[in-house]
Amino acid sequence: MASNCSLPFVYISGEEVRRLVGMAELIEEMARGLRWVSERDEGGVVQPVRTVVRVDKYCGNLGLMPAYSSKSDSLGAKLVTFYPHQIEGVPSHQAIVIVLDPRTGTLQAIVDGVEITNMRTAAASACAARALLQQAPRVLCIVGSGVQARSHAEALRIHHSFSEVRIWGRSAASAQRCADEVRAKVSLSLPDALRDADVVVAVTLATEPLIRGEWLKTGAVVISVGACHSDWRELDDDVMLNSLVTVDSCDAAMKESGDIIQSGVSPSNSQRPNCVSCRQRYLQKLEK
Ligand SMILES: NC(=O)C1=CN([C@@H]2O[C@H](COP(=O)(O)OP(=O)(O)OC[C@H]3O[C@@H](n4cnc5c(N)ncnc54)[C@H](O)[C@@H]3O)[C@@H](O)[C@H]2O)C=CC1
Ligand SMILES: O=C([O-])C1=[NH+]CCC1
Repeated sequence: MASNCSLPFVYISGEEVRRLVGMAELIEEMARGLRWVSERDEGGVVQPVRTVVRVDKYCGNLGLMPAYSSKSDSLGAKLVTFYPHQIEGVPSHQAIVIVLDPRTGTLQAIVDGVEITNMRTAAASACAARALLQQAPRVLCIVGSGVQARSHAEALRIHHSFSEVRIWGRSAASAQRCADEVRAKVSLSLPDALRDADVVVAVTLATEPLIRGEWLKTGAVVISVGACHSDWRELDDDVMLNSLVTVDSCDAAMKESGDIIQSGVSPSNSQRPNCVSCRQRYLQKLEK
């Protein structure tokens, strides 16, 4: 662990995070954490919907994400910035995590949050895929070719053996680089990339719908990771209105998910089962 002896807390770098945490074990930790969150009061997690400070002058966002878990007795917060129009060479998402002693509130560690964000997001998606897939998937399609595309290619392969992994990116060169890194195939057209895919991961910074319902296989599991801002979209209304929509937090989804807010799908007006009605099934599957 990288620590500075003159400081009363440790600093843990991204490299150290990567060395200390494996994706397979993180997926199990995420499943445990998601179960606690879904159990509400019984789960003992206090996690308000994050506050997002808009930095409109620079088209940026700062998210403040505090949480306490009584079951793991852990207290901390993540600070994350997301700047969709980032300048070349600067990551679009940057973060730090602070870990506090829950008994006293004393700072124990500052952890680089970039690697945690990359890994945790993909681990949560892997839990969702495991819980929601009805049968063994064959084709994975990743829409986007950035940091999350890479971590999702790793995480989703932990529990599923895909015979084909496809990457689509709006820049063919970036999609090719990503595909080479994660041993996948590039698709130059999005409809071709989506054709017959059993699992679709949407990990772009798009602000308009990219993925159309008519391009999806019936029964596909679509994991919506981008569009985490009320103004952003990745999925069209056809996808949203003809799907069973499952979310980790209704409150957060109703505040932050552009696809849910703008399509009008909500826990109160959805014609389809939503997170409340599938919660039990989801919890049971997370137990697996
Ligand atoms: N739900 C969550 O907990 C998290 C969500 N995210 C979101 O996931 C998405 C991907 O994040 P990263 O991979 O870290 O970002 P990144 O900056 O590494 O990659 C973004 C990708 O989106 C593509 N892109 C940008 N605009 C596009 C457009 N209009 N159409 C198609 N593709 C476009 C870029 O070419 C790039 O391939 C972002 O929306 C991010 O905010 C990221 C971390 C956590
Ligand atoms: O949870 C997270 O780290 C993020 N959500 C949206 C962008 C980054």
